[in-house]
Amino acid sequence: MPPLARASGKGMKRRPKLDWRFVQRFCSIQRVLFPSWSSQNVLMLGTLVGVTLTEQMIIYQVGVVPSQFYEALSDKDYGAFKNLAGLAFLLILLNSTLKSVDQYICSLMSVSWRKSLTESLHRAYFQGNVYYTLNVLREDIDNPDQRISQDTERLCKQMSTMVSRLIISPFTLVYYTYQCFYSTGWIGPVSIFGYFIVGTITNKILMGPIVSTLFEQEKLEGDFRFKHMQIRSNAESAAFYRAGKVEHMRTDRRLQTLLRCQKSLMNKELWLYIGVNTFDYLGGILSYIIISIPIFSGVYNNLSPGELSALISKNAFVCIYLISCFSQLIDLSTTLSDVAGYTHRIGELREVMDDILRTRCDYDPASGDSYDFDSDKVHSGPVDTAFILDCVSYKSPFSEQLLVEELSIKISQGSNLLVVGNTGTGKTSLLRVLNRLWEADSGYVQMTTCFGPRGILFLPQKPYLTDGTLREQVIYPLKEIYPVSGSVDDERIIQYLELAGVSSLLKRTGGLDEPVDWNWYDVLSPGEMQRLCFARLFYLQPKYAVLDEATSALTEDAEGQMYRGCKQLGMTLVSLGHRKSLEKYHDVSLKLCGEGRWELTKLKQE
Ligand SMILES: Nc1ncnc2c1ncn2[C@@H]1O[C@H](COP(=O)(O)OP(=O)(O)OP(=O)(O)O)[C@@H](O)[C@H]1O
Repeated sequence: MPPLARASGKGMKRRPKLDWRFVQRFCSIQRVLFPSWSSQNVLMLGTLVGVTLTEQMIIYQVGVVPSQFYEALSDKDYGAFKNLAGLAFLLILLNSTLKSVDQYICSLMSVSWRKSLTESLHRAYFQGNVYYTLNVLREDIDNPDQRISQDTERLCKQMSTMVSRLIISPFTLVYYTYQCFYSTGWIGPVSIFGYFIVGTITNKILMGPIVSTLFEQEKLEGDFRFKHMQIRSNAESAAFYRAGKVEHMRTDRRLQTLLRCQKSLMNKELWLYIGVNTFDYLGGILSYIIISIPIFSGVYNNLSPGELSALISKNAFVCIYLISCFSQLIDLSTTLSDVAGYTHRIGELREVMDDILRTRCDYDPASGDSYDFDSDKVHSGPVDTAFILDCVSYKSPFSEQLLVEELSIKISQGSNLLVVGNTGTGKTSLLRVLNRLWEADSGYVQMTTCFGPRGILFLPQKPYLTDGTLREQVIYPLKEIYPVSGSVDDERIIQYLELAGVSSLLKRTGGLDEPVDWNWYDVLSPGEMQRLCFARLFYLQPKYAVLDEATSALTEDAEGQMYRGCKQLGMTLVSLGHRKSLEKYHDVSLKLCGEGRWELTKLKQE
């Protein structure tokens, strides 16, 4: 099934909410961001606490300055007024500097969190064949690429906007509650706490539907982007079909679905915004209502008008600040609903990846990986054998269609195997089973030789070209130049490009290491791509080469040239193909006949 179908897969069975599952997922992400007490993120958080605490102390001083201004102005004390103006200027300068440092640290933390979280997701994604299983075989997760790139970035950004407000809240709440109690008695803190509780409950109710809609919107955003990516990578094929109109319609359809969801999200957010704004403005009035109580009950009757204005100003600041601390927490509900949506998407991805890794029987968490190409681990078993299959049966995923039943075969050095059969009989699937991309339903499969230059190499049906220079194409999937015999020289690469018939690429690229600004898929013909893959094979020189219709775009002559090259280099071949001409390069033929049946015959060499 194509990945696009997966992109809009069945989705979550449970609607993501602000619930216990969210808390669990959030905590597990925090463990990635803060792995130890000495981690860089903890240090940055510590600095942020210091900066915001100092900022709060200065804010308090700035807040009480107006009440001192009232006193100085009503007493017409010019000297006190001058000193106050100087102090106010200094405090404001300090405050704005600290606020900017605070924002700067938050941005740095957001980048640092993104790095930690994305790297951790990458570790799981590229472990074993998780990226394959996730993109091809799992129906329960949409757009893993978007979750790793965009959702992670947004989660980290939103969390960083929350963090400085959250870490300072306990201190400011305790301090201003005390100040409020000192100025207004119990009535002030009790009314403000009551106001906060009502605000929180209301917002929790209004936030409920937003989290799941945001989750849905992100999924549709991924589907829309995927459609554009599909057109980008298949632009030529679509153009040959003159498919502009139909692709336009299909892409627009995805856009409409996305926009509908976005509108529904906005409708739900409207109520939340109304709630948040109402509480913000109510907070402004509440402070005066609180102060009015002792004034009207005659507590301050003995004060002069100047002293009363100074007291009202100071009390108003304390109450307003305490209310604003609570209002800020209520305001955070909009950010929190975003954080919850992204947390669910990333948390779900992490869980599915863990699940894939757990169920992979050849994954060894202690060693990290036993699967990848550059693994040094050589599987135990006879070195002259590549694969042993004993009574192996396999089906295609998501269907009960039996492809092969009880196949027993040993693939040994020097015995070249040709796999033939009608379309869809399971030839490529046999390679998937050999490569452990699919698990066999029953029987025993063993790969007795390692992957890599001295082991086994697969050439898939669709040539895979990476990004990078010509050298990187030839040595792929090696991470760096691999010393086969002493140091690898350019001559070897050039020699194998010639043997594969693509030495002209050297001229086109301007050299082995010249960076190219084109997409290899757009500029090479299918035949050239297949030849380049053979140059890769010649360079890596595995003992066993598994070729899935690797010469389908070449003429019989060119095919012969490639096969002779492989034989010259001592490779044992396992080939899949339809052409009769392939038989002369093989010793045994395995014919897949459909419905599980198969036939093994010896081929006569001319
Ligand atoms: N990822 C997948 N999910 C579900 N079904 C799949 C998947 N990959 C392959 N199949 C199905 O498994 C069956 C065997 O596919 P396979 O690719 O092995 O065929 P094949 O014999 O190699 O055909 P061809 O000669 O066309 O390459 C087909 O019916 C195919 O649709």
